[in-house]
Amino acid sequence: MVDEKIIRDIYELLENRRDNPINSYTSKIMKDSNKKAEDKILEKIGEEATEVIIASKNNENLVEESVDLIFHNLLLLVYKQIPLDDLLKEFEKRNK
Ligand SMILES: N=c1c2ncn([C@@H]3O[C@H](COP(=O)(O)OP(=O)(O)OP(=O)(O)O)[C@@H](O)[C@H]3O)c2ncn1[C@@H]1O[C@H](COP(=O)(O)O)[C@@H](O)[C@H]1O
Repeated sequence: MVDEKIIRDIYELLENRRDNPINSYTSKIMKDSNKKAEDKILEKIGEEATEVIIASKNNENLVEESVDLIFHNLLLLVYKQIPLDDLLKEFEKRNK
């Protein structure tokens, strides 16, 4: 059973990639301090959302494409310096 701590581990890794850039995909996409970086991430979210729709209609790769979409949304939150706990608290608030 995989523990959901993986999400926090990835989030913290992405925060490290943002603050201590290396030669990697996520550091590169976040490195531009201007709007360009945000637009690039948003473009990927749009692409990945489309890939989720196609995967669902085709009944294939839905898990992989969902991870790509969720990953890029987490990358956006990290880039916008939104703490993971803000996301988790919002889920908790809605969990009636
Ligand atoms: N979970 C991911 C993850 N998911 C997807 N991606 C990258 O996101 C990019 C775009 O994903 P796509 O599926 O769109 O890949 P693509 O090449 O465009 O191909 P298509 O699927 O669009 O045809 C690819 O380069 C993937 O490698 C990810 N890159 C990183 N992570 C995590 O983030 C950590 C830090 O990543 P790096 O800083 O790049 O080492 C890694 O250790 C992982 O835990």
